[in-house]
Amino acid sequence: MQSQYSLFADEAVQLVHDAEGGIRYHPACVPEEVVAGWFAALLPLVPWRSERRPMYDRIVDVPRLMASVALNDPERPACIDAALAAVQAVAPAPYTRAGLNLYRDGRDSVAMHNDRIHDLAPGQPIAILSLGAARDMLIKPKRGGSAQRVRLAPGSVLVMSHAAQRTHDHGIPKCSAPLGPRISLAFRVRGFRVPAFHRRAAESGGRRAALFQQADRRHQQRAHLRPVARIQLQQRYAAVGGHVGRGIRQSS
Ligand SMILES: O=C(O)CCC(=O)C(=O)O
Ligand SMILES: [Fe+2]
Repeated sequence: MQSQYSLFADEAVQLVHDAEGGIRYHPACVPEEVVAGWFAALLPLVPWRSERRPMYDRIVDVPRLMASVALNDPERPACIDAALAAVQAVAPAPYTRAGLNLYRDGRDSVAMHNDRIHDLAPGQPIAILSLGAARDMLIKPKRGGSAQRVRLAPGSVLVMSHAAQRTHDHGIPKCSAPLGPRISLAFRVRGFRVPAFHRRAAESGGRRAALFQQADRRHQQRAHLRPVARIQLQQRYAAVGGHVGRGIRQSS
């Protein structure tokens, strides 16, 4: 069945090429007055949370508010389903979660990063629907070279491949001009890569399957604890005058 939103889908702009669809921008997937309604509904409804992250030897506020909605949560706002339908029209995938970002004004941002892919299903896209004020996104090859700048208009969908997370960074830079708030809805397919050993164990049934489930649960727990563990690691390295990785990755 054709989605009502595919009627609005404009010509896509291909920004990055790869075997999984690269990175492409669909400028007008949902009419502006419709996304304005979704924005007004989500802003007061969503339990926005602020986060703090280690930045070298300091702990700093993440400059935006965040939330996350499971797409099978019976309590999810109705417009999440409508937004999902719009995204499915241009980037069909078995999405499981929407990550929400609220940029309160031009001072809010997200640093250049790639989305963490360890718990995203390989080969599946990440699709970002924009509501509210238009913001620029920078997309930069990891191997070096200049960044592309794309303005994410309200009602647009930016689709990034899983593969592109290994080759490119993206971010929303701060903007000095006075700007209203923006919400982005990032639809993702969570489902971590099952190591072959565990897959075989699960398929074999019985005791080995139980072991697999145990390993799966441990993985989920570790994923939950990871930010805390990382802060501790970062602090330990800071104490000896170094830092972990190259700065902080902010994502998902
Ligand atoms: O707000 C956006 O458009 C980008 C958000 C993003 O990169 C993320 O949530 O990982
Ligand atoms: Fe991201």
